[in-house]
Amino acid sequence: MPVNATLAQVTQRIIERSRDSRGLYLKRLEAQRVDGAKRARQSCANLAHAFAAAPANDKLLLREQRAPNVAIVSAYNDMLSAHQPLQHFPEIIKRAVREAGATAQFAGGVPAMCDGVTQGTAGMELSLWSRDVIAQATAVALSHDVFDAALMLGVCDKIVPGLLIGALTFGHIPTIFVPAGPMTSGLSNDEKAKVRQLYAEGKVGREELLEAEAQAYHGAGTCTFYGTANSNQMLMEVMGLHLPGSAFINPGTGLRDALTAEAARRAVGLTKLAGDYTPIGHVIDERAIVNGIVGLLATGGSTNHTIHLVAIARAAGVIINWTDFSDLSAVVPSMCRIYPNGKADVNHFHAAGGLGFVIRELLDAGLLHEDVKTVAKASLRAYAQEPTMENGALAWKPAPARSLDETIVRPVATAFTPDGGMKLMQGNLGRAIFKASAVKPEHRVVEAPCRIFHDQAEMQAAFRAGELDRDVVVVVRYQGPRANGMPELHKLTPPLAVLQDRGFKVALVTDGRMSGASGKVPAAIHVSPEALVGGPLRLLRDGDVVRVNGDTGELQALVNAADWAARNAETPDLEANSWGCGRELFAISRANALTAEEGAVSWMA
Ligand SMILES: O=C(O)[C@H](O)[C@@H](O)[C@H](O)[C@H](O)COP(=O)(O)O
Ligand code: SF4
Repeated sequence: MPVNATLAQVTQRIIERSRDSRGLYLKRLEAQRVDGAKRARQSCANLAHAFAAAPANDKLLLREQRAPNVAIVSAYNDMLSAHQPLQHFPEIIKRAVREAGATAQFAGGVPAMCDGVTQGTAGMELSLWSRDVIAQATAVALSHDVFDAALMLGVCDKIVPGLLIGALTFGHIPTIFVPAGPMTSGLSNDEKAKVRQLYAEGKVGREELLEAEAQAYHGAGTCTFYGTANSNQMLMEVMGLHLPGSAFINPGTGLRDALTAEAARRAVGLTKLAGDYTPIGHVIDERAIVNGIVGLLATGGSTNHTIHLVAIARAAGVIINWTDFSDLSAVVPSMCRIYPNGKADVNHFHAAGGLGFVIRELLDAGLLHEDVKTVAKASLRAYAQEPTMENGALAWKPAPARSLDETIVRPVATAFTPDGGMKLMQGNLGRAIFKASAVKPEHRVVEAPCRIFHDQAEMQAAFRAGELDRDVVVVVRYQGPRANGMPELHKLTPPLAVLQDRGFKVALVTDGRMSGASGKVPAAIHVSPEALVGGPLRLLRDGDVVRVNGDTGELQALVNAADWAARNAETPDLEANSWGCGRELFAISRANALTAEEGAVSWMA
């Protein structure tokens, strides 16, 4: 199937724009490749240190340098329900690698933050930077440089982007991502959101709220809404870095463990020593990045990937921007309705046909690049399958020929909407992102006087005091990367949703972020340039009428041009955001951050 004309055009535009940076990246990749085992380049002392504590049979293999050595980089901790199952993965991996005649070493752990635990707290102001810390920690783990392949164990928001960015600086190493899978379904996300709104209105107490939350988030595995963590899983499938269909298999099942073991064996098989050399820097190229954007749009994935995917692409020498997302959104249909874009969760989505169905549909419609490198040692067509156990052994079968629930996932031909529901907003307030797929059509256009806040807690206090019970555009500014680390302002969703349910026209405009789980309320987010660095958002005054038009993409302060041009603004005191909860340690990240549209990258000189 020839690829869609817009897909081809956007891909070619990205290839042209990235010619120099991608050329340099590939040159550096080649400079790091070696024939044979990586260890051959190490001095005896370096090598001896690397296997000093290895078990005897591994030590012999490591010393002889004939068998591949696989790095395990893990984001296990007990704080993220999605990462807790990773605790036992290294044992499964080492056993499988040994059976394949090779060795595996736990190369290093990386930190992982649960955005659900830090949502609305000072910790959330470290969240974005944790992505780059994870990238650096991944590089530290791989810097031992005795590895022929790598397995990345991580799931959640900043962790997969960080692991991938780090792994791409070792682009010569074949790398596979190994997920833990979603927790089983508990209280529905919709029911959970309803209890939150009742709590925001003071109609239920903390006990009822905590009970609802505990029933929603009840066990090990990824939270079941389609937020950034589960958008990461989709990306790892559509960019060819998972074994096909690994994304949404629940932890603690035989199939999950079989997939983990098979990923270990496959990593051995992708090395130069084994003959099928497939370095990650060749898997992640311009077409893989475009496939990632298409997958994000078709499934209604997290707005955070209009930042993280930009940073990931940059790590591979590929330069993308929000116009690429917007142009692709115009031709990629919305095929899924998974919370917050609908009532279903990822378990229901998987049961209805899941990513295998979506990928096959998009391939058949020419909306994905099929001829790409993947860790499946096959084209992207291999990802139109799903894993299963046959007679106790792992096998793959074609994804369902049709959707098993068209309220959750539909074919391209009868998609929910013909476009991907990710709108680029533009106007005299800057450029921003608007996720239309999570907002009912009747709520997508708001024109109202604005009320300005410099802190999300101030907004919640004003709501509780009844000061927002009207048509209002709530502006929360000085929330950009350089101001305070660009936190997610997801705690504002319940009060804004209450106002919307009361019949008011409400919208949010911020240079901060929202959660991938945010929906229902129209929001122009990631406003760039941010207020702190002179972005026009800083010129707004309480009462100015602001137009947020999620259909046309207009983000406009309706202030006459002469008045607007004559305005200036004082920068508020942000000292309170510079310390406490470790924020002192991230001053350099804030000071160095690129814009949201450039991936809010903090590692580049
Ligand atoms: O981008 C995301 O998907 C969010 O960061 C998500 O990981 C976060 O945990 C939300 O806060 C969860 O939603 P609730 O806060 O509604 O539980
Ligand atoms: S999905 Fe979000 S809330 Fe759930 S474990 Fe991951 S980071 Fe935490």
